[in-house]
Amino acid sequence: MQEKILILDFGSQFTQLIARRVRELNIYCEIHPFNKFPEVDSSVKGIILSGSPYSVRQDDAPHFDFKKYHGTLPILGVCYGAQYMAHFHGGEVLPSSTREYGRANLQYIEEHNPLFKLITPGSQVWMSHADTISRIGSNFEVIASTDTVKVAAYHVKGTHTYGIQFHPEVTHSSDGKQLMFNFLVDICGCKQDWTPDSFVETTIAALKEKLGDDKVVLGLSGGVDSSVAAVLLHHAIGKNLHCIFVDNGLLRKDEYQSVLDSYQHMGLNIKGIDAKQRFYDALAGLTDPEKKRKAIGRVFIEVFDDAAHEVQNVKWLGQGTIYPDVIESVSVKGPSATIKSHHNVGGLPDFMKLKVVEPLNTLFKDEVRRVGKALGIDPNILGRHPFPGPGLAIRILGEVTPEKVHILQEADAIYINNLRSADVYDKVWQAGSIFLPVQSVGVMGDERTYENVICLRAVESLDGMTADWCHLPYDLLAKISNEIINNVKGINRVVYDISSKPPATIEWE
Ligand SMILES: Nc1ncnc2c1ncn2[C@@H]1O[C@H](COP(=O)(O)OP(=O)(O)OP(=O)(O)O)[C@@H](O)[C@H]1O
Ligand SMILES: O=c1[nH]c(=O)c2[nH+]cn([C@@H]3O[C@H](COP(=O)(O)O)[C@@H](O)[C@H]3O)c2[nH]1
Ligand SMILES: NC(=O)CC[C@H](N)C(=O)O
Ligand SMILES: [Mg+2]
Repeated sequence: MQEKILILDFGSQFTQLIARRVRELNIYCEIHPFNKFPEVDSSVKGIILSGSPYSVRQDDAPHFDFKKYHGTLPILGVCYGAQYMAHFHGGEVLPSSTREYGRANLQYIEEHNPLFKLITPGSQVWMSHADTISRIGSNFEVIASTDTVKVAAYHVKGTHTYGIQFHPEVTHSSDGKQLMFNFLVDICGCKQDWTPDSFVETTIAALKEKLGDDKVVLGLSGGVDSSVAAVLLHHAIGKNLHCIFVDNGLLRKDEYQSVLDSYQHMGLNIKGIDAKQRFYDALAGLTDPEKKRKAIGRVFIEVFDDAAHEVQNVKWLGQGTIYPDVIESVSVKGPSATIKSHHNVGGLPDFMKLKVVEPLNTLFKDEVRRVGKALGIDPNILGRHPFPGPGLAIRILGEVTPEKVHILQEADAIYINNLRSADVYDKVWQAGSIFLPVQSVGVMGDERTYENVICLRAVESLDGMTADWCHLPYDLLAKISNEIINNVKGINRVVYDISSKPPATIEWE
């Protein structure tokens, strides 16, 4: 059985970071909302309680029955998690006189405590709290303090329960990784055997067991997630995997053929479906971004359904869903307002009688890439920037027409090729061009022009949840702008998007 750490999410902005830190130590972990905590079996080696935007003193503060595990399993409470155990276990949490946000130093450390092995006084930590633990229960001992926070860390005597006021998961806590190691390896006894190779091995075995001789249809997009999912499934069920790559008429220039070719080289059983006209017909006249997304989602399903009927007796639909998609849909904040309807989320309509298999739904994007590497997948596929299923349709503001798609494809190809030849492509997390529905006046060869604008976007990000715009070199931007304006008919102006996410999103629609 795969040993694991459970992370109980009280809604902190840093919960995903805790998971990443655990996994970086080759230890498998899962995040669960505090109100949907699963049964704990012998595979669970320890529990981490996250921080929270709530105060333990609020009436609607999130609760968790920690006495059930206290004393039997190692527990580490972070910030709210630490405050929670202190407050409801004989201590008290009060609002602190000043909010503490940012760097601090642990002036006192109980050096013999295993949680602080190899960590010495002066160690920098990251604080983010408005409440403070003012009193601890009689069986608690303080094991670290800063100048202003006496209870920066505590231990409950005779148990493996710990609380820390600071955030070891944030890289500004300079010994955060060591502290996580101390807790996970020394205190919980985790073996650190969760590696890409072990993931590949256990996942293929599990898929074989689950799918037997059943047939699976998988939508392949040329993207990282579906490619890795396809190769895993291919190892597990071979010819019973039927891949479908849909040309929705919204792909990048020449992408359809080049992606098909590269998959055929990999030995995958793949069928390309030209559904361009179906997508264009469904998009005709639509200008509202959500209506466009919904129309695309609908046609995708129709095309998949037709394809599934062609391959007879299909039982499963394979999907490249990854962990952030799953976490977002079960977030403790409840169903958050729909910002964008992703084309592949939301379940299948009733008429598709298929079960869903998602081999990557426990992995983050960078882990998917590492698994892909362990599977020997072409680095060109693994290094590709994310590209949304609705494709260029959400990068053409307003109505989509084949003419606009063509213009955008040409401009985008110039942009991306230049990023590659300048060795910038791999440093950027995602880049793309946007066709703006505005015309502006220009002058070319002494003649007045009145044409459209292309906007270039490039962002740095870890997981797409937040992003910063990239500071691309001016001379590179100048070269791209010139090439686009000189070569793409219909464009006389190029601009660069300097907005971060939030408040802007990566895609414009
Ligand atoms: N043109 C397409 N043909 C077939 N399936 C597609 C197509 N576009 C998207 N999909 C399906 O939708 C899923 C979600 O798309 P998404 O863009 O999130 O993932 P991806 O394309 O695999 O990876 P990446 O995030 O790197 O682009 C894909 O895994 C794939 O199953
Ligand atoms: O498969 C997808 N289907 C979609 O409908 C979709 N919408 C956005 N994206 C991608 O998600 C990331 C975050 O995008 P936003 O900042 O625009 O929300 C970025 O990487 C976007 O490209 C999508 N991917
Ligand atoms: N980061 C946190 O978990 C904060 C906990 C609590 N809301 C506080 O302000 O102290
Ligand atoms: Mg994609």
